[in-house]
Amino acid sequence: MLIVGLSGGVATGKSTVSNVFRAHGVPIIDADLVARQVVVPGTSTYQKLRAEFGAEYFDDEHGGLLRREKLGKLVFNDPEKRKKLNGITHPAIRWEMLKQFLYLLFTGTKLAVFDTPLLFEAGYDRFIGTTIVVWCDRDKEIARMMKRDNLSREDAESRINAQMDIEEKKKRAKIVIDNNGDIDDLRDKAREIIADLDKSWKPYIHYLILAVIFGVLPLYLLKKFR
Ligand SMILES: Nc1ncnc2c1ncn2[C@@H]1O[C@H](COP(=O)(O)OP(=O)(O)OP(=O)(O)O)[C@@H](O)[C@H]1O
Repeated sequence: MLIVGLSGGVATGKSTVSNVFRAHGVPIIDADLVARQVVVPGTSTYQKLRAEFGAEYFDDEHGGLLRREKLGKLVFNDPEKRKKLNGITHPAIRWEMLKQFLYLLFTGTKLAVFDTPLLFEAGYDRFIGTTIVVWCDRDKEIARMMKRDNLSREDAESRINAQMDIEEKKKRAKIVIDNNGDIDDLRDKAREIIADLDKSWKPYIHYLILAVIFGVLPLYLLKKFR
């Protein structure tokens, strides 16, 4: 299976690109979505968060849902609390993503997208076949974020500053998408990339390696040691 890691800056167009992949039938492992799923009421991660941070971070009038913004504000300004939050949520997120990856692997999926803003920060890019970074000029990034999330310029800038420098991400990526044009332009670029990836031989090479590991090698060892 060819896994494509998709990343970029905040509001630079990652979701727009991953939606084009989805529309082409490519499965998406969405780290943001997984991060939301692992903290729904009833999960063990939810219980741990509640025990650690207290009831004030949960909306008990609406099913006990985690108050993400409130907790986000707390950990943004407190590295110790952020460490605690990551220590609780990250293992659950990694485990869920691994389950989704194994499911796709064993159901014979040829191409899948791993959509995560922290592709490079978390070092996932080292294990991934191809990486895509979507970027746009800082002014556009700020304007799109302010419009979509109803943020002040200051808040938008501090969100960008909290992430790895986009120039560093562009350097590390195999494919770089310039999203300074209009949104249809972006979708066209994504479609061109999908067409190129569809021609890739990498998934077949991976399957060949897996066939050798799980098929031919055990047979060889059985014959040798019997
Ligand atoms: N080329 C473009 N022209 C105008 N608006 C755009 C363009 N590309 C994306 N947008 C808009 O900018 C916003 C952010 O885009 P999108 O959600 O795809 O980014 P993202 O990188 O996934 O964001 P996040 O970092 O929050 O996950 C959306 O409202 C989207 O419609």
